[in-house]
Amino acid sequence: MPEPVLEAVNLTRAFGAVRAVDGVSFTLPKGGSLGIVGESGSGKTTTARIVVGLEQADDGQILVDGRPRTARVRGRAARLARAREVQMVFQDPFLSLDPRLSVEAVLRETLRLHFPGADHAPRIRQLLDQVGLGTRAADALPRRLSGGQRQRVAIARALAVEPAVLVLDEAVAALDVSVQAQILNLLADIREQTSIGYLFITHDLAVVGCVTDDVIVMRRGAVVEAGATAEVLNAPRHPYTRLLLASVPRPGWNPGRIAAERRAL
Ligand SMILES: Nc1ncnc2c1ncn2[C@@H]1O[C@H](COP(=O)(O)OP(=O)(O)OP(=O)(O)O)[C@@H](O)[C@H]1O
Repeated sequence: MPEPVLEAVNLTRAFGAVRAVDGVSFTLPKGGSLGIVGESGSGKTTTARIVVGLEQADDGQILVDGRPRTARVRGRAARLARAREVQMVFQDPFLSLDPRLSVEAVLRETLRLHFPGADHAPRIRQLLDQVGLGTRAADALPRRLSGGQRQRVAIARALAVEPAVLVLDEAVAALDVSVQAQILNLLADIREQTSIGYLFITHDLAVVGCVTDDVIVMRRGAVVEAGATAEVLNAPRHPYTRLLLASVPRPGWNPGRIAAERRAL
């Protein structure tokens, strides 16, 4: 078993009377992919936001490479170093892309911030290549791009800082199924090429079946089941997981087959 790159220990977060995250723990091994599934309101996004640092936990700890990820950091260098630990890709990259910057400019800005003084042109080409964007897309503004292309830009921007962990929050939820398959395949390829770890937040069990090794199932802020993805999907132990699986609107649900079909698209 590889060393853990990310550990969440007993995270809790309440909003008034709502216990959004209630004692959540998990471990992501280096280069691994962990899914967090659950219905809307189960606490997935709050957990992800705590990991990234967009939200503070009331209690509990996040460790990256065994070091506690402090809730607040002071100073530019510390902030940048912290950003290099964990990057996030959101459902709608349009909201997080500057409408005035071309794809190439977005990447150049990010690289300049994190690696000042270097010649960024080769790395920009490499990143564009890695996410399958051509030179025409590189010169385009976000509004000229398709949803799938924008998500590729968001992934390239996140990869530019060479994070240890990429948190993907419903990152393919807004895309058509065929484009979803392309992005999921791309993410699988990137994980094979690098030692990046994924934390994959999704309500879609088919997505979990495709791109994660392990999964935790959340309900009302708590983890109700955890294990290897194939085991959890094929032989769920908790009634809530069974319910989630039963509500997957696909006849003959079979994650292995669906993964193969997505690859074949
Ligand atoms: N900023 C906030 N203020 C108040 N309540 C919040 C806030 N953020 C989340 N909550 C509540 O915490 C609970 C968990 O929400 P969260 O968004 O983490 O769930 P989720 O599983 O990601 O759902 P979704 O997929 O709909 O985003 C919900 O009851 C939600 O209403």
